[in-house]
Amino acid sequence: MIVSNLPRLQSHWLPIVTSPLTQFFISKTPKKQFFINSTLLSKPLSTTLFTKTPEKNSSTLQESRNQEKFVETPQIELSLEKLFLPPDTDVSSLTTPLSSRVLKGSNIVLSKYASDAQVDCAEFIKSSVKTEECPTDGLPEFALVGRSNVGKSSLLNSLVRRKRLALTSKKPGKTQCINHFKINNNWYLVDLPGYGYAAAPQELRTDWDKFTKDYFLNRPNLVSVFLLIDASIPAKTIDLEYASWLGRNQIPMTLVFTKCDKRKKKKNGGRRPEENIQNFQELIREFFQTAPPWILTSSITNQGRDEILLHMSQLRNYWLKH
Ligand SMILES: Nc1nc2c(ncn2[C@@H]2O[C@H](COP(=O)(O)OP(=O)(O)OP(=O)(O)O)[C@@H](O)[C@H]2O)c(=O)[nH]1
Ligand SMILES: [Mg+2]
Repeated sequence: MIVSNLPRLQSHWLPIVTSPLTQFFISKTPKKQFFINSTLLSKPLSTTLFTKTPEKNSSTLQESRNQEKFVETPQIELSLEKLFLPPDTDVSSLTTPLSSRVLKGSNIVLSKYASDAQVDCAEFIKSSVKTEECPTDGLPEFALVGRSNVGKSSLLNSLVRRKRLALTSKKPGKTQCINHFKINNNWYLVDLPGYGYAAAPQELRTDWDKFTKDYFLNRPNLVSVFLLIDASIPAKTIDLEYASWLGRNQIPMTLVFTKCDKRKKKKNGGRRPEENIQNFQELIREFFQTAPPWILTSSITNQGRDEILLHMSQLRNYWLKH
């Protein structure tokens, strides 16, 4: 891979993978405990993951309104090493406590680069089957990737507050191309075909690998990949492999846990979403040196929507300025 093709912010915050999935040998540093809302400590993480997110009916996301989210930050006990500090975030110089800057339902600290997070307009631009066919205007973009049926197109619709901008389906394999959607005329959301669709013919699966991986490796304006993981089912090896592949290839990644609204035990192989999420994090920890950013979402309740947009805005603004 050509290093100069990578987004410039990567060296500051990239999760580093040190080994393939099968070999785990991270030496862990002693835990430095950090408490969110330090007056109310020690509630286990699992009890706070699903604190109800109030539905917002306005599409405006002013910086002043962002404070609203912090007031409701649940009492989560997290070690500093598990937080994601965006590039250029000097913890010692923050004017507000670090604890009040963690986005709800995530490990993501909000930086000074977070602004312009609202979506005013969104339009489909084009479908491409090769990286070379993708738009050439160089605007920053974020790619949604994950297993077939994990909810990529639904999340895109939730982010832009449209029901059918990206086409969704109960049947896996709906999205087949690299689909570019322009947001506010100045950045892109990219909907990708899913991987791991067992019923797809082998040649199609190989093609997926070829053309999406080529896109990840050769798209200089790709600010970050958002890897979607279904929180309603136990961790899948293929998802761990993709997280590992992205890390090994130094492609910036945010983990997005989807379908957090699905609570029925019997449908989840006996596990609740919070258990699946914690389990996935444990497995991820084995091969990442620093915690990748993660966030909980539901396209049904729109949980995590505003938070993802804020996170995207801080990554985008940093990328534009460096
Ligand atoms: N309960 C629940 N269902 C969801 C959520 N997100 C998506 N779904 C459902 O999951 C199914 C697949 O959603 P899509 O958005 O088409 O999934 P996709 O990842 O784009 O799938 P492919 O294009 O086939 O790769 C649809 O039936 C959605 O309604 C969610 O957050 N909660
Ligand atoms: Mg899709």
